[in-house]
Amino acid sequence: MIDAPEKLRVEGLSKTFQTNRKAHTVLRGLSFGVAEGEFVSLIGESGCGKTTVLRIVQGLLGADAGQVVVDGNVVTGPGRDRGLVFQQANLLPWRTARRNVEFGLELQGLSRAQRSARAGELLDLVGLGGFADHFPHQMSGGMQQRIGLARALAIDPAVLLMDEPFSALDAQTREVLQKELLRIHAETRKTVLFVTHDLDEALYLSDRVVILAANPGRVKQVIDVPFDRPRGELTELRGLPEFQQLRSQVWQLIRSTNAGSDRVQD
Ligand SMILES: Nc1ncnc2c1ncn2[C@@H]1O[C@H](COP(=O)(O)OP(=O)(O)OP(=O)(O)O)[C@@H](O)[C@H]1O
Repeated sequence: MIDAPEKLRVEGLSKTFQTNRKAHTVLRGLSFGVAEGEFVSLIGESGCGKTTVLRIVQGLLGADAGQVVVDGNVVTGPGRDRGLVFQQANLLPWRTARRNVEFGLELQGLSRAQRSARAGELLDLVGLGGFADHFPHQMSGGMQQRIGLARALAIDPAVLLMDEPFSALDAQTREVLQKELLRIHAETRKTVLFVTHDLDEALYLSDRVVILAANPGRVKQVIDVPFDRPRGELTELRGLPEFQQLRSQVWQLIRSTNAGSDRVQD
């Protein structure tokens, strides 16, 4: 765990959905914290409630019990202190890369020149400085995800929320973007809450991994990832006996939690 003050606190979250007159308790008493600058991943089988947690943290969904606290403030709705990156970048197709990144800045009272300069810095940060005037249809899926990340960072959020941001990409692009995210995290020192099905991805990127148990979703165990930063290639890390040992430990935990699941990638 990083030795820094807590930036995000998820405390005692419970959530039950009513469907067809049946109650489905998805989360029960789920708690964890993320320290300032820390990268924490949530991992667990499909349906254990990872996205539900993220939507509650985002402020788009209310919890039945519990609360989310960001920088000491209880979350009561969506806010600029939380930036979001989803599986699909969902860029505005009629806007260039620069204008997509500027989108979040338009309500902040910045001048056009200030917005443009800030978007330019962020496009440089995500490695797309030369593509500012390209439209989404002129860019690959990986490039679009980079723009999505730049757009989320543009508002300088206290916490960056990422819901399986690389899962729709091919394996090679995914590895490139994972490495890029490590670099961007090192440069920005953002606090990140990241949802993934991919165990290697979680261990490669994170300082800690929160393993969720399903039905109802709750914290099974929190694992510290002991590898020094900056981290090299994932393939190098995979070769280390310590990595293999940790991976197998986490895998056993997930399996014991979710017998029968096939959604967490081994
Ligand atoms: N609005 C809703 N109404 C009813 N049920 C819902 C709603 N949203 C989510 N659920 C149910 O809550 C459970 C948890 O869903 P959630 O998407 O949070 O899981 P997840 O762990 O993110 O899954 P995945 O890994 O497949 O994305 C699922 O059984 C889902 O069907």
